[in-house]
Amino acid sequence: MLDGAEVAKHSSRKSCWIVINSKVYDVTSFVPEHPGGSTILLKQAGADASSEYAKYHSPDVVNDLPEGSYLGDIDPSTLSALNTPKGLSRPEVQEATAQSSEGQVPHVSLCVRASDFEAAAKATLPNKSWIYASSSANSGASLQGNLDDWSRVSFRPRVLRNVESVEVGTKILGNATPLPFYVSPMGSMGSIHGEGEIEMTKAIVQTGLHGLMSTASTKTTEQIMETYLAEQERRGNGSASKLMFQLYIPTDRQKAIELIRRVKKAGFHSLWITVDTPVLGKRTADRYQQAQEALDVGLEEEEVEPAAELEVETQGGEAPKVSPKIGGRPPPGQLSAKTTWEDLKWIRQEWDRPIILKGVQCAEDAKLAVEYGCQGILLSNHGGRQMHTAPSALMTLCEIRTYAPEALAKLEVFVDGGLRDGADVLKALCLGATAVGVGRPFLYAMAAYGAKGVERCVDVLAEELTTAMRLLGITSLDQVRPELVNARRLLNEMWVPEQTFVKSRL
Ligand code: HEM
Ligand SMILES: Cc1cc2nc3c(=O)[nH]c(=O)nc-3n(C[C@H](O)[C@H](O)[C@H](O)COP(=O)(O)O)c2cc1C
Repeated sequence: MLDGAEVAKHSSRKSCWIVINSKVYDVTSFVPEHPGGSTILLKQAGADASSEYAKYHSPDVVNDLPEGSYLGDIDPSTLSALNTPKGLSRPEVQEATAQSSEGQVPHVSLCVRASDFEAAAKATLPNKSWIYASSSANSGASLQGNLDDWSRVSFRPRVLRNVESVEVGTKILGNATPLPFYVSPMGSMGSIHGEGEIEMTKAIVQTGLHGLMSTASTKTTEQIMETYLAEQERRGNGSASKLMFQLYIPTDRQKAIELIRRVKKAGFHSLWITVDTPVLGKRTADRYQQAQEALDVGLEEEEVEPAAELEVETQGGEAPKVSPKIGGRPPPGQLSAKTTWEDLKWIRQEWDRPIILKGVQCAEDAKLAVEYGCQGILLSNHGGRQMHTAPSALMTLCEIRTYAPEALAKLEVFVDGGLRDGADVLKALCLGATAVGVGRPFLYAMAAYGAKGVERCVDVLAEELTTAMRLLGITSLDQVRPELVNARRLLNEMWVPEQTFVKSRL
């Protein structure tokens, strides 16, 4: 047992101990490596970091610390001798990071469009959590492109058809779903809602939608599945929803295999491997926030030496010696910059259920997904959080329709990014998509109103979808077809092989 007073002495960059869930860890060597930045750890030096940690990580993430980091358990009678996390004693800092200044949360009935949940979340969330959820890469161009491109496809409605009753159900990977959209995976939900993934899982079962759970969840795989099963049972196992798992492939092969086995044992239905994240994108708003937070508590982040950035390339993705905060490099242990198509072979040996690649952004990779025996691809730029000026999912869908149409026949093709109107779902379906993933609107709805908010957001999107089907002149999703939309504006901007000097695999 370690004494709180002893732990409190280790409160600097030179020697940094923290307490997580009653266990004491020496994180000195890990501080400059921490992908969430060193400040957040240094603020907790010599203190109990459990509640802050729970906002971002599941209980088992501490196991990724270097061997020997665990020093022992804290003597519970000495907890009061621990340090107070830095910054918390200063009321102005607390205020700045605790609550945004946007004001009152509107009544949920005032959320009549999916985008209305954004303002509600901003009014609810601590500023730091708001930044985490809303931020995007670099200038924000990818995020904006996602939002804009939905409006750049228009409908070609057919009139004078009997559209009195419409059927919006379809299938995703062979499983019935009441609506052609699902909940996208989002990490660190604990920073958005006290019960994070638990609340989202309840909403998923309640609405009958399928939902993806992130590797970077703040609850363990098993906790999430237990919630799902309990909620299903409570509802007489009548919900169509299935839980699917989003995989960030851990760097360490053995750890990756163990994770996949756990996910399989827990009973997740399919594996959605995120392939657009060899390194984390540059999340600009997070960077400003981290820098400001560091300055506020007098813990200036160390400068990044240019050589350190170079090392990322020369070492083929190994973490550089000097940490450039979050972004631009593979977080040790969690993401691998070395993963290739060949890795799908050993993953396939471990996983005999559907595999979907999340983050495909061009026709060549859609073709490769077919070659490598995947069941589906998710056209996505990670909600604009990874590549700067990445193509929107709709743009990639048009490209695949044009240059790799066989992929559309052989794979289930999903799209996500910027969907804020149920009517727009129809456009993706007309162009050949199976279903659409929805991220931030559900996260924002949960932030402001919990599971009830997510249900409301689903209702909002469903109402727009059914209305649009009637106005388009169709009564079931079997009737979607390309002639019902005009995608000319996207096609005009589409990449064309002859215009480039690239000898591609197409
Ligand atoms: C001590 C063991 C810890 C390990 C092994 C660890 C590991 C990681 C990793 C791998 C990431 C990047 C991937 C991700 O977003 O999940 C990350 C991000 C982050 N971590 Fe930690 N962490 C630890 C402790 C903490 C603690 C104590 C806190 C809070 C006090 C914290 C706060 C954060 C934050 C805010 C991010 C950024 C999340 C984002 O923007 O995506 N971490 N950490
Ligand atoms: C706060 C947040 C966290 C996310 N975390 C993950 C993640 O852990 N894994 C992943 O594959 N995608 C993650 N994404 C990307 C989403 O799965 C999805 O691709 C994106 O949010 C869709 O765009 P939208 O938010 O505009 O709907 C995250 C997105 C957000 C907004």
